[in-house]
Amino acid sequence: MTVIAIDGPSGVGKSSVSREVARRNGFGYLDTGAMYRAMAWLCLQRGVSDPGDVVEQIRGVDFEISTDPEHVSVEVDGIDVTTDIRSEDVSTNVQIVSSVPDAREELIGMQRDIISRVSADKGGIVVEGRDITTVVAPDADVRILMTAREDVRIARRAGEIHGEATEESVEATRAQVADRDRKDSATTSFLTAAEGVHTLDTTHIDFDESVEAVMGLIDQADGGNK
Ligand SMILES: Nc1ncnc2c1ncn2[C@@H]1O[C@H](COP(=O)(O)OP(=O)(O)OP(=O)(O)O)[C@@H](O)[C@H]1O
Ligand SMILES: Nc1ccn([C@H]2C[C@H](O)[C@@H](COP(=O)(O)O)O2)c(=O)n1
Repeated sequence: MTVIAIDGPSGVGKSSVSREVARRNGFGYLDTGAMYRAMAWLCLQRGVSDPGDVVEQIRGVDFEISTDPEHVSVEVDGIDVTTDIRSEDVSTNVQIVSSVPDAREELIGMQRDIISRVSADKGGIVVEGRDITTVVAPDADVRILMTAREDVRIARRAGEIHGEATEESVEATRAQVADRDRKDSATTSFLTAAEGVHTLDTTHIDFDESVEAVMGLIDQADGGNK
C-alpha cells in the first residue's frame, strides 16, 4: 500500500497533478480541500458561523466523497455539491470551518479512515491538501510540498477561470489566491517543507513535467523499499 501526500498553496497544481498521478498508478485520489469546502457549504446553507457550532454540523452530516480520479464528486446530505463547493462564496468563507480546531480534528479523522480503506482497496492513494505531509499522513511513503512563485500561480488560476491570463483576469484573481493563502497560513503550514518532505518547485515547469517529477519521486521511494 502506497500513500502519496502532496501539500501546497492555492493554484500550485496539487489537484490536477495528484489526479493524473493517481490515474497513472491505478490509485485512489483524495482532495481534502473539497472536504473543507463541503462543510463550509453546509454551514453557509444553515447560516452557521459560530465556531462553537461548526463541529456539530460536521458530526451529524451524511457525507460522501468520490476517490476515483476519473470521476470527482462530493455529496452532502444526499445533495450533489461538486460544483457548488467551487463557488466564490465558499472559497472566501471556507475558513469558517478550516480555522476551527475541533472541526479540523473531525475532518482529519475522516481523512485517515478514507486513506486506510482506499489504499488497502486500490494498493495506493494520492492525498492532497495543506497539512497532509505534516499532520494527516506524516508517515506517507512519499511526501511532497509543491511550490510555485505567487505570480505564476495567479496566472494559472486566472487562465483556468477566465480562459486566458490577461492583465484584467490576473488582477481579478490576485486577491482570491493571495488572500486565501494568507488566511490559510494562520492554521496550516504549507509554504516551507517539513523535514523529510521533498520540495517540488513548479515555477518553471509545465503540467506534464510536474506529473513526471512526482512519478520520479514515487519510483525513487519504491526503489528504496526494494
Ligand atoms: N506545472 C504546471 N504548469 C502550468 N499549469 C499548471 C501546472 N500544474 C497545474 N497547472 C494548472 O494550474 C491550474 C491550477 O491547478 P490546480 O487546480 O490543480 O491547483 P491546486 O493547487 O489544486 O489549487 P487549489 O488549492 O486552489 O484548489 C490548473 O488549470 C492546472 O491545469
Ligand atoms: N488539508 C487541507 C485542505 C484544505 N484546507 C482548506 C484551505 C483552503 O482554503 C480550503 C480549500 O482547499 P482547496 O480546494 O483550495 O485545496 O480548505 C485545509 O485547511 N487543509
